[in-house]
Amino acid sequence: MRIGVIGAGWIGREHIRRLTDVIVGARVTAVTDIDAERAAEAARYPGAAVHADGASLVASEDVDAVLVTSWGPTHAEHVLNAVAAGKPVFCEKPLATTPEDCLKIVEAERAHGGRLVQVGFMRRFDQGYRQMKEVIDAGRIGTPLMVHCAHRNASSVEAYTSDMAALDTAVHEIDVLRWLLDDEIVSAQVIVPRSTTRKHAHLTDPQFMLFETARGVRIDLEVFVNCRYGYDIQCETVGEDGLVRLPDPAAVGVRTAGAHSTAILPDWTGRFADAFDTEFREWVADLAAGRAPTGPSAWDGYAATVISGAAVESRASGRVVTTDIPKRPDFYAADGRP
Ligand SMILES: NC(=O)C1=CN([C@@H]2O[C@H](COP(=O)(O)OP(=O)(O)OC[C@H]3O[C@@H](n4cnc5c(N)ncnc54)[C@H](O)[C@@H]3O)[C@@H](O)[C@H]2O)C=CC1
Ligand SMILES: O=C1[C@@H](O)[C@H](O)[C@@H](O)[C@H](O)[C@H]1O
Repeated sequence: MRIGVIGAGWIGREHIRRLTDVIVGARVTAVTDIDAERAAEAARYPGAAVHADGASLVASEDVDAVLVTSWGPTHAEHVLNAVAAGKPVFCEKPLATTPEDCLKIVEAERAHGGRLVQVGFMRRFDQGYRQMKEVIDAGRIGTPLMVHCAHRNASSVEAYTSDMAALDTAVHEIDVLRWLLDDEIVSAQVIVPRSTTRKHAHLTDPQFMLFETARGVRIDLEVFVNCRYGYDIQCETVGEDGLVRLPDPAAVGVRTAGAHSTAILPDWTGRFADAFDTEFREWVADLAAGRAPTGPSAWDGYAATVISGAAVESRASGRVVTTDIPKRPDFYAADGRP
């Protein structure tokens, strides 16, 4: 598969490396970025052509599929161009920054007549989350009742805003829990506890987020992006007959100087490195086999944007905000999920 990459920033370059060095059956043939120097630099290693903009890259005969890793507000335009050209497109989260733009993509894809879009929610490809899903789906903990989660980053940059706690950070739990529980999130509420002093002055951190699903499962999520000690993702689903917990990443235990310790990873790149690899391996395998993508769909991208937006609205208003997401169209259900 010849892949064209739009956006050669942090994650764009990381995915170019992955598609070039790790994934069998794919190569990067085209790159573009609004920063031309950056595009040229990123294109050098895979020996890809540099394009002036996303439209010319999508139209290129040397591009079988498109990867969108530009800034969130630009995603919709590039994804819509790819769908109009009938080319498969993998879009990093978010699919689009407004529900309206997400629905435009959903409508364009339905008009095309088959799935083309996959959204970069990589946690569905993490072995720990996949094992949790197997346990839940097999009924081993009985009917799920509650989920307790924490999403902690060691620190956040100055450009990170309070809204990003929902839009950039909690959005991963929002997606993975809809998939894990096979249930829709119907409301969001944000409660703000005492603030840490270890943050930029403009930021509300930490935040408690409470979600309710259509079947009545309650989810509590602590988002704390300046926790200092490392990158820490926790998830525990409690059912009628037991519970299942996300494992911590494997790490050696060290016993010395009267203490036993295991290291905690510093950020999400290492924590989800294998998940990113699996995500792209399966995406490329689907494309190479001529199958529609089986990873997170445009509908999942739409739902995640609505739900994370509801959390932003709740923090501003102090109210519980309902999501009013319609029933998932059969078009998406028929394609299945990983
Ligand atoms: N799945 C995950 O865990 C993660 C996903 N992301 C997502 O990936 C996307 C990119 O994030 P980063 O790489 O961290 O940002 P970044 O700022 O490092 O890179 C974005 C790049 O896109 C370029 N760009 C912006 N608009 C463009 C356009 N219209 N056409 C071509 N290039 C354009 C910028 O010049 C920049 O080089 C974001 O949507 C972010 O939410 C980022 C980090 C982790
Ligand atoms: O996607 C990500 C970032 O954009 C976000 O800012 C971080 O909080 C998340 O942990 C990371 O997975």
